[in-house]
Amino acid sequence: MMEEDALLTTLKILIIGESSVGKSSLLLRFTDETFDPDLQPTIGVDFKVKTITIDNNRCKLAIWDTAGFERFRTLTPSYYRGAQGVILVYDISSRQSFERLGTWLAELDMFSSRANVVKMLVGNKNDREREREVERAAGVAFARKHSMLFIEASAKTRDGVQCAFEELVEKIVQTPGLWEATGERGVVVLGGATEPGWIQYCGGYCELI
Ligand SMILES: Nc1nc2c(ncn2[C@@H]2O[C@H](COP(=O)(O)OP(=O)(O)OP(=O)(O)O)[C@@H](O)[C@H]2O)c(=O)[nH]1
Repeated sequence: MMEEDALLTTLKILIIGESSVGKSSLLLRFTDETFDPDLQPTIGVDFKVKTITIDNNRCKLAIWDTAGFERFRTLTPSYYRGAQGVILVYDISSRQSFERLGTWLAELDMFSSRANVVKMLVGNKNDREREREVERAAGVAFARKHSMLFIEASAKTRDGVQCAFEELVEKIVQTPGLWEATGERGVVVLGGATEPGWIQYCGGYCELI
């Protein structure tokens, strides 16, 4: 195995939020560089794996895309178990999806097995500027209140999508005790990942609130 192929660890990341805010679309955009305007609701859970390189360290991401519809959510506690990162999504053109964020955070608190899970708030569909119902400032304020990273994004135009995942992973690998705790064999020592300034990683789109 070549040195740059050494895997740092496998991280479990969850995507949660109301139905039709674009969770599956963000995942598809990130893993397959595609967008489907007629995507069907997720039933239960979808799962994709993608390997990315952060600070010269390769991380394998196991990304779980959960159903937003209550009736399709059957295995909730097991989705959350062991997750190091969570992407909480709302739709900037749906006030209702924003107002439900508290409920999703409460569920996360209830089922998450880690106290220091890294959270990213994503205001998706920012291509729908004319239909906007949630101001960016409201998203920032919510994220700040709940110690989350924040970004607006669009699975349709790909704006912010790569950045959302990369910043989340960057933050996870910089959080002591979070990823090492997976106890995987062959864990490689991080090189330079603890340096400050990771917020700038994607050209400053993401904000650490
Ligand atoms: N304009 C626009 N539409 C989007 C965007 N992201 C997703 N959509 C559309 O919104 C609809 C719902 O997207 P999904 O990705 O299925 O939403 P979801 O959150 O996974 O929904 P559930 O599986 O029911 O929880 C689909 O028609 C998508 O094509 C976006 O960034 N912009």
